[in-house]
Amino acid sequence: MSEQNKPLVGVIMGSSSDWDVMQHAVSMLKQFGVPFEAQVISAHRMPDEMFKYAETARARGLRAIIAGAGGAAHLPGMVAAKTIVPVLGVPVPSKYLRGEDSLLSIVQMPKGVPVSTFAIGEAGAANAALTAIAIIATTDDALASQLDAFRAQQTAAAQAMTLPVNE
Ligand SMILES: Nc1c(C(=O)O)ncn1[C@@H]1O[C@H](COP(=O)(O)O)[C@@H](O)[C@H]1O
Repeated sequence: MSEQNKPLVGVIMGSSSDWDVMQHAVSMLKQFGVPFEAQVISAHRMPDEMFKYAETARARGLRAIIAGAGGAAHLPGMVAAKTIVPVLGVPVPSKYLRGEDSLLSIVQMPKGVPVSTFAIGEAGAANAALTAIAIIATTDDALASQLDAFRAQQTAAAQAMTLPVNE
């Protein structure tokens, strides 16, 4: 892999069943042309692989790790325990508790081992990607300009919104 295409963001999730939500992080990274890698890694089901992934993340050049998981969502916290690469946690909606369990499992980290925690579901996944992009943009002016343009587009779309009451 050339230096240019080396992944800068790791997108990991506890199960392939998380993809419906986590694909929104991936499509945002694609939209901005940020090189990424995506794979299933589970702290519960594949702890050795999870440790190896986290331990090698920084040396492999990752600038941020987006970790999505549902239910007893220990993946983001456990990855954060093994790396100083910023971990962005995405609570995936769960079958029985609608993701409130995922959210609380991710957000309530002990002082000293942070996980930046996002909203439950699709918006959280997309915003985690935007934050990863913003982290990289601190040292990449072209990417910062892309982010500015993205925000400007959103502003224009909001300004153009109309309500049926005014029609
Ligand atoms: N929370 C975790 C972890 C982990 O935190 O290590 N590994 C899998 N899972 C979650 O289990 C849910 C159900 O997974 P399955 O659909 O595979 O049974 C998923 O949302 C996954 O993120």
